[in-house]
Order: sequence, then C-alpha cells, then structure tokens
Amino acid sequence: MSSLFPMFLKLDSRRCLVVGAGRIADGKAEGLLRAGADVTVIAPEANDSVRALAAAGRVTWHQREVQAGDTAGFFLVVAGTNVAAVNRAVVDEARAANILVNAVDDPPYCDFYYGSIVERGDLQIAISTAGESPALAQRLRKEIDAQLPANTGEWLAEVGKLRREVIEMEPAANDERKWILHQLAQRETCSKDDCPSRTMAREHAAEVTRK
Ligand SMILES: C[C@@]1(CC(=O)O)C2=NC(=C\c3[nH]c(c(CCC(=O)O)c3CC(=O)O)Cc3[nH]c(c(CC(=O)O)c3CCC(=O)O)/C=C3\N/C(=C\2)[C@@H](CCC(=O)O)[C@]3(C)CC(=O)O)/[C@H]1CCC(=O)O
Ligand SMILES: NC(=O)c1ccc[n+]([C@@H]2O[C@H](COP(=O)([O-])OP(=O)(O)OC[C@H]3O[C@@H](n4cnc5c(N)ncnc54)[C@H](O)[C@@H]3O)[C@@H](O)[C@H]2O)c1
Repeated sequence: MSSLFPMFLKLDSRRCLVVGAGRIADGKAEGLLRAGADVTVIAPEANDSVRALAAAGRVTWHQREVQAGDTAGFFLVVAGTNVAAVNRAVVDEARAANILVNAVDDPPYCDFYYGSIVERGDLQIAISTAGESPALAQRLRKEIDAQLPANTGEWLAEVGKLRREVIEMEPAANDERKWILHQLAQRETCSKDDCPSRTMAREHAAEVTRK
C-alpha cells in the first residue's frame, strides 16, 4: 500500500456528520469539535457526553437511525455505530459523493485515519502507524508527551508573535530574515522583554527601519 499523505485539515465551521453516539463515536466527534467543526450526530441512543454536548448546543443530535441520503452536504463523515453493515452503507453513500469518510475499526472503509496527538497550544504532533498498531501510536504519544515541556504552547505563541513582528519589518523573504526567524525558534526565546532572541529581532527591526 502507498504511504498515507499527512495533512492538517482546517475544519472551522465545516459541516461534519458522526453516525453513532457511543463511547467510540463520541471520541471521534470531540476531535472534530476541537477543530471548530459544525458537528451533527445521528443515533437513536447517545452516551452522557453526547447528550451533554447536544443539550449545550455544541452538536446537533438527530435521535434516530441513519437513513439513505443523510450524508448529503457534509464535508466529512464518521461512521461510528456498533453495526459494521450500517457503517459501511454510510461510507458507500458518502464516498459516492466524494465526502471524506472514516469508519471506526474498519480500515478499508476509511479515507483518513485519526492520529494519536500530542498537543501544546497550537503545536500538534500527530502520530500515525497507518493502522499497523494503534497501541504503539498510543505508547509513542505518551513517551513524546512526557518529554515535551508543558510550556511549549506558550513558547510557540511567543515565537509566532515575534515572527509576525519581524515579517512586518522585513517583508522581503531574504536570507537575513530567514536567519533571524531561525534564531527566534530557539528555547532562549521567551516572554521576558529582554530575552536574547527578542532583543536581536528588535535590533534588526530598528536597523531595517533606519535603512
Ligand atoms: C490513534 C487513535 C485515535 C482515535 O481513535 O481517535 C486510533 N486508535 C486509537 C487507539 C486504539 N485503537 C485500538 C486500540 C486497542 C489496541 C490495538 O488494537 O492496537 C487502541 C489503543 C487503546 O486504546 O488501548 C483498536 C483498533 N483501532 C483500529 C482497529 C481496527 C483494525 O486494526 O482493523 C482496532 C481493533 C479493534 C478490535 O477489533 O479490537 C483502527 C484504527 N484506529 C486508529 C486510531 C486508526 C489508525 C491509527 C494508527 O495506527 O495510525 C484506525 C485505522 C482507524 C481510525 O479509528 O481512525 C487512538 C489512539 C489514542 C491515544 O493516543 O491514546
Ligand atoms: N467500546 C470499546 O471499547 C471499543 C473498542 C474498540 C472498538 N470498538 C468498536 O467501535 C464501535 C462502536 O463502539 P461503541 O462502544 O461506541 O458502541 P456503543 O454500542 O456504545 O454505541 C453504538 C452507537 O451506535 C448507534 N447506532 C446503532 N445502530 C445505529 C443506526 N442504524 N443508525 C445510527 N446509529 C446507530 C447507537 O445508538 C449507539 O449510539 C463498535 O464497532 C465496536 O466494536 C469499541
């Protein structure tokens, strides 16, 4: 099999459908919600977590069995019921309309897999084993998570802010700007106003402005 194409998808306000509302489908729906998706759930029964999300207006829950035509108009569909034939019918319908699909526990019926994720703010490290061993993906996630400092997200936010400052001052993507951006992407860059990388970026900005 070819290797999977790794990508980070923007789901903000995209209409996504999750069929099923048990523990497994719930986890899949929450992953979509974290990315800002507009999530609809179809299932006759829902676990407490999906019920709470529906009550809070965070998902739209249609309390019934899935029917032909339900996938129309969605950007992405997750088939997460406990009935493989139902999941496959949902996938077949969605695929015919070029909608991205994932059927839980049924790799041939997935166009994409969920990854195992280490998260620190906007930083995400996604691990995939292409379905070879989800348990290994989980183990690696825990190992990386234990090694990555808790404040990496704040550090990234700071570096992002400084990068925007530098790009504003130096709109040309020249070697010098690239060098500075690499200097910023170091551990020493911090929120302190006198941190070395920040000072350097400011000095450079002042120099460019003087030119
Ligand atoms: C990453 C993660 C994300 C998530 O689920 O959101 C995820 N599975 C996770 C955990 C996990 N899943 C399973 C176990 C038990 C141990 C084991 O089987 O190894 C554990 C570990 C545990 O929880 O103990 C069982 C399992 N999973 C799949 C099958 C079907 C098959 O293999 O045929 C079976 C057998 C079912 C059975 O028959 O028993 C299939 C898929 N699971 C995937 C994703 C996709 C491939 C990911 C990849 O490997 O790259 C894929 C292909 C489709 C998909 O679901 O997208 C999440 C990590 C959470 C974390 O980080 O902690
Ligand atoms: N629970 C686990 O630990 C676990 C682990 C690995 C894999 N899985 C697999 O994941 C799948 C789902 O597991 P679960 O624990 O979330 O199941 P579950 O029984 O808790 O939930 C199933 C959900 O599917 C819905 N459903 C059933 N028929 C439907 C239909 N025709 N239309 C719409 N919705 C329908 C139910 O209403 C319910 O919300 C199963 O295939 C299971 O084998 C479960």
